[in-house]
Amino acid sequence: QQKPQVVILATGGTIAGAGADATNSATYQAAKVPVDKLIAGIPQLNDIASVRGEQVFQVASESLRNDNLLTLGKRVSELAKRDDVDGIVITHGTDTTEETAYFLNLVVHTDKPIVVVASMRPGTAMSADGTLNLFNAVSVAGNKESRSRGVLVVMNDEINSARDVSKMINIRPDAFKSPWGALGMIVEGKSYWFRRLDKRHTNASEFDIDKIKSLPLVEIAYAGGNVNDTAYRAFAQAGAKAIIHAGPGNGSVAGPLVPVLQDIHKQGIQIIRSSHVNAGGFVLRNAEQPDDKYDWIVAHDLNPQKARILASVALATTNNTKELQRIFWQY
Ligand SMILES: NC(=O)C[C@H](N)C(=O)O
Repeated sequence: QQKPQVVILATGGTIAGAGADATNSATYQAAKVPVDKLIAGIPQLNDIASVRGEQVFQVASESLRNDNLLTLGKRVSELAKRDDVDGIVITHGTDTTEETAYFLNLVVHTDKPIVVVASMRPGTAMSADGTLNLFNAVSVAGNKESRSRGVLVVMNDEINSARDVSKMINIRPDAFKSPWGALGMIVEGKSYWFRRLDKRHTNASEFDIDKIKSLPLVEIAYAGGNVNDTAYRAFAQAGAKAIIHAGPGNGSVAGPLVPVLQDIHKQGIQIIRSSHVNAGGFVLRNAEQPDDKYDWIVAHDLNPQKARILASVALATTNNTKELQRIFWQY
């Protein structure tokens, strides 16, 4: 039986990081180790797949830009169309894994497994998590059972949906959680599946990376107590096409901010109410604020950073508020 052919696209992050000493689990430089060295470090990959690597970027993921997303998405799409590719793994920094993975989930049309993988500790550290995470990611990507489940994030033995998963803590290897639970587990190279994503993705998506030329500017304004209008006005001034209001609770908007957001929306800028609550926000339409009356959008259960990704992708095709709200319910 032929081994599955898996391409590893490397983008940097801690999984390619190196520290001065084995005790440096949190102090190190990200994006140092090239993909060929990562692959050579895990000879067991050859037992489960025929693997080849490509260095797409070498950056810490907090520095990734929209242009990087487009470059990566287009490369993933090209590879997914090839007969000699069964699955794709993307090594990534954890800081924006949830954004890149969700972006790919929205725009790449394929049923082949696309798996994003990262690590919390550099490869030089004691109890480094990158090698096992990468071995697991290749196992999942080479497995036919992983098809048609949308883009996956494999970390710490869990298989999560790119749509739901988020970095919940920044110091432990169990950093990634989905508010609605993992899709499955991966143990010693074997996958155990529990559920499927019910939202639209990949082949069922109306968005197509092959047709997207650029992503419009979408900004996130964080609202805690004592919030004022400075950031909102500055984003509007800078040409944002939408502002994600990262509000407390139900994406709540402080009283003095309501006329400011109304005014900004009158300038043609979409207002999208999201929530910054930690364990998964869930913003209800017309609760706390009359969204129908103000023509605002709610981000459903998407956190502000994921809402930015969906808004950018959606605004590349429509600026109709009702259409945008439909998109936020469906994806
Ligand atoms: N654990 C990590 O990968 C963090 C790193 N700052 C990154 O996102 O690239």
